[in-house]
Amino acid sequence: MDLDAFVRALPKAELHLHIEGSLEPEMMFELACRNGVALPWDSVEATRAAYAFSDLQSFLDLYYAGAAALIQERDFFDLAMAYFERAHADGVVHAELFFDPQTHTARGIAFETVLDGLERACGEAQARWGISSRLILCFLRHLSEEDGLATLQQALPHLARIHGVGLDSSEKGHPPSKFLRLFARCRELGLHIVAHAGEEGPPAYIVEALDLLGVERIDHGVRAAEDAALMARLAREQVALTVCPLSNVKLCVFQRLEQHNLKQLLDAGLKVTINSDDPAYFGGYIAQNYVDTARALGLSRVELKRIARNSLEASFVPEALRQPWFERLDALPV
Ligand SMILES: Nc1ncnc2[nH]cnc12
Ligand SMILES: [Zn+2]
Repeated sequence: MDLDAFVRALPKAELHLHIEGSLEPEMMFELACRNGVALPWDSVEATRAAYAFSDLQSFLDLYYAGAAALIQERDFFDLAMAYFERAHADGVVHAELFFDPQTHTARGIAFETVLDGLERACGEAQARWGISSRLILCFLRHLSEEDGLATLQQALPHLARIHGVGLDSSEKGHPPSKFLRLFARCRELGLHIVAHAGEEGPPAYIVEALDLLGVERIDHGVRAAEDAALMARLAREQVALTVCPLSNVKLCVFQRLEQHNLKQLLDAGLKVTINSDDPAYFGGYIAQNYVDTARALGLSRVELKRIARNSLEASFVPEALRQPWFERLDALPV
């Protein structure tokens, strides 16, 4: 079995995927056309050509511009179905999707329009491909804590459909400590908690996410490598890191994939997973992330299996429901 087939055969969970970041330019234009929305680019090719980023902010500016094409419930449904179809082809058995309601409510789209479309797709993906999924509401950290609290208020009637909360957008200058009260409230509500930390921000933001927000996983976390005590803690406590290698190269966190520290994190005993982040913008869905990283860093099939196992263990799915996935994983010869 070649590497690509092996990676696709691994039952895996995707734990770091912004659904708005799976909006391919073709669909962006289709939706913009059917909704009468003007885009800053005049063709699919010009849009792809604009995807040359120098850092996180240069990406976010385009990502928010592209999201303006999403208006109707069926747009969110179509977006998520296109993602699930690709995820299924990549061997994803379970996906925890981030969505950014503030990006849409700020444009006058109802919170329910976003949630209804995504949730309908989750049900359809389960029926069509047997993929299980969860929705994680992400707060935009460049906005105020008050704005986040107002968004949580809108989410309250729908908490049966929202599994957890996260923190994303511009990291530098917006530490987890800015959202102390918001996440305390989310914990009281029994929501699962994650946060982006240590993507561009310093290791201290990872410590804050753990100690002040009470996160169960760290999204990215690659800058933990700069702090030996934090590395030892992450290994000891087996806090999962949802690492996104192709994203990190596109956003210049690492200049080349060969320089990525994923293997260093893995060798230090951290619970590393591989994910795609914003695949439409970064040039690869989850299987591509596994394959390219394995080639660049010389990961063995045993290590790839470990990473897939980590993703299943770190998911927010009850233990009993994961059992069939572990059995399939164990049965896969290396
Ligand atoms: N990689 C990333 N970091 C922070 N916020 C994001 N929103 C979408 N992708 C993101
Ligand atoms: Zn992300």
